[in-house]
Amino acid sequence: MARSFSRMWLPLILLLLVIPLVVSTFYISVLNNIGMFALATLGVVLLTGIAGMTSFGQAAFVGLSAYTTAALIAPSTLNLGAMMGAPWLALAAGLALTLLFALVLGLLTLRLQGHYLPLGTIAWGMALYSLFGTIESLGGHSGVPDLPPLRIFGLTFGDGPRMFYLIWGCVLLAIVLIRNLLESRLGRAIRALRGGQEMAASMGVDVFRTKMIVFLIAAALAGLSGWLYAYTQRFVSPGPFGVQAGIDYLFMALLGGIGSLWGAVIGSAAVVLMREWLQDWLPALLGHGGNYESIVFGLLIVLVMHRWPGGIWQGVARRLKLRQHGHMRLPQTGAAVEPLPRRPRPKPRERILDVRDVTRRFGGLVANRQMSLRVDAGEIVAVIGPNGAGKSTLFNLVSGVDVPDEGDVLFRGHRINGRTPRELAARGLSRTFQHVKLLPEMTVLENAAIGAHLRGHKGVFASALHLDGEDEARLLAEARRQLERVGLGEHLERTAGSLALGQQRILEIARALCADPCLLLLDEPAAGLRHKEKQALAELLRKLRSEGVAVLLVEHDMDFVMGLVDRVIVMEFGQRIAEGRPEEVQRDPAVLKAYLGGVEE
Ligand SMILES: Nc1ncnc2c1ncn2[C@@H]1O[C@H](COP(=O)(O)OP(=O)(O)OP(=O)(O)O)[C@@H](O)[C@H]1O
Repeated sequence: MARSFSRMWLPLILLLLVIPLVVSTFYISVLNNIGMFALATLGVVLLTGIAGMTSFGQAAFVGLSAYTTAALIAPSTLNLGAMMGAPWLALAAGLALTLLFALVLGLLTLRLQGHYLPLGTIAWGMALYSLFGTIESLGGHSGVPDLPPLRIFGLTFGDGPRMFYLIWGCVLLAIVLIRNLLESRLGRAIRALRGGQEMAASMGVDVFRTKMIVFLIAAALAGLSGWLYAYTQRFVSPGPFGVQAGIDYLFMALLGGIGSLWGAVIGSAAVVLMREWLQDWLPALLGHGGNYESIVFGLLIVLVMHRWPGGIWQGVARRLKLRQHGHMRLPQTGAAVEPLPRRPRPKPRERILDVRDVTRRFGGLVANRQMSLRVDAGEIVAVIGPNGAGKSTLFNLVSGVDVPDEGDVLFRGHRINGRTPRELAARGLSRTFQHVKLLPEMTVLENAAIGAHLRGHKGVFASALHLDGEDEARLLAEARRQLERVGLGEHLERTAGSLALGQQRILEIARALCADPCLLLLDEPAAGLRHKEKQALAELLRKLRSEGVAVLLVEHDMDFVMGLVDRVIVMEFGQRIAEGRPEEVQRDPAVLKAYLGGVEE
């Protein structure tokens, strides 16, 4: 059994309480530095390691907040340091400015794919570094000296034990809040950003908004770190906030464990302590001074990354048998949880999907030419055809991934041309993928629960403060119900990546069912399955059909299709060449010629 994180908290808090009483002033100061770095690095872990967005701009955000604080409280600037509530004013101003710049940068780059975000953050880091150095009233490259110490609650915080408690209190609080967030509905969406954006959008996640939330949280952590920095160092200059420093934050996250929150603490500690020690030891060892620590430091990082690609924390967590993201909340059973509300059920035989004369061209190639099809409630329809016939194109047009050039796609009587996958998910259209799109490190239960994303409502603050208990309990209970419905009820706590392919495909169906769909779109659901797995899948689809779900599937496996579906549509060269019950289609001469040549009648 994985040992609970909570059992770590008490010893950890006791340790932190005792440390300032037993270590030297010098090491308290070093630990304060580590804590401030850890706060900003937590942002990098969340942004880069967990959500998959690379940023070199974290140091610039720290600097922006530190400079804002300095500009308000230093004697050489606005000199508000002695004013009542000055630290709170500085904190509010630092955070507000950091968040404002993050918002603008995020609006400019987060919608774009590829390297725009990393490049944007490099440009932002360079620009801010130059700006800090050129503003004369902020001391140019010499910086702003003589900041007053932090005074709050009638206490003065220097760089000693009190500041230590404040900084490490902030670090622990940030870890708890982010951990809570990651275990929530929004957290599952955040964790899906790295490698699962297309899937997340199809499950109703607002990908851009989720990215923006992560970007702002990372900037807020940097802002808090910058405020603490200004009061701890009592001097700010551009040096620690350039692009090089931005790279250092990434190093810290990588070294500690880019995917884990504790990695931020371990990485910061490793980098700060290594620097301290190397600066002392190397000149003594080599007999003369120089910047050798950078070289040794670089080599050490390469070595650690080679030995533990997941970072130091992953190695430690494995050894101590700790879970990477704390404890998953398990669903309650029975009547304790009120089921989620369901959308109005379609009437028996109601027309769910109606594709009318749809054409899609790619340059000169017509991938779909005046294709029509319909699927009613309680019906399974298959689209088949040889490679390149246009099945995937049709699937994309129906699922909102692509838009037809001509014709209409109607879902429950409403035209849905050009609607995004997210909008379609909200209307009750849910899908699986040709190449399974699961989050392999997340549990089966969490993967399924992503499908119920639109049926929960709690946001960032409720999730971070664990005020989403009821919402979350209902979502997880629904995920469990769907997993039991498809026969995966015994595997809730396993990671999705540890399931066999057949089970993974079934899990995708459970995830789609969590959205309470009227129409299930299945993209080659039998691909790669063994005979028994296909039988189990067919059984499940028959059960869903009997419950009134409409199913449209694209499939290559003839045996699977012919024994299961109500109607078959055969495509060739982007057109429908036949339609009918499986036994009719199998006898159709055009189909035999085009596609089923080898299949016995
Ligand atoms: N984005 C695109 N740009 C250009 N051509 C495309 C694009 N998508 C599909 N095509 C072309 O459209 C035709 C139909 O492709 P499609 O993938 O829809 O066929 P398919 O029936 O799904 O094939 P398969 O069974 O191999 O997946 C092919 O000739 C393909 O090369």
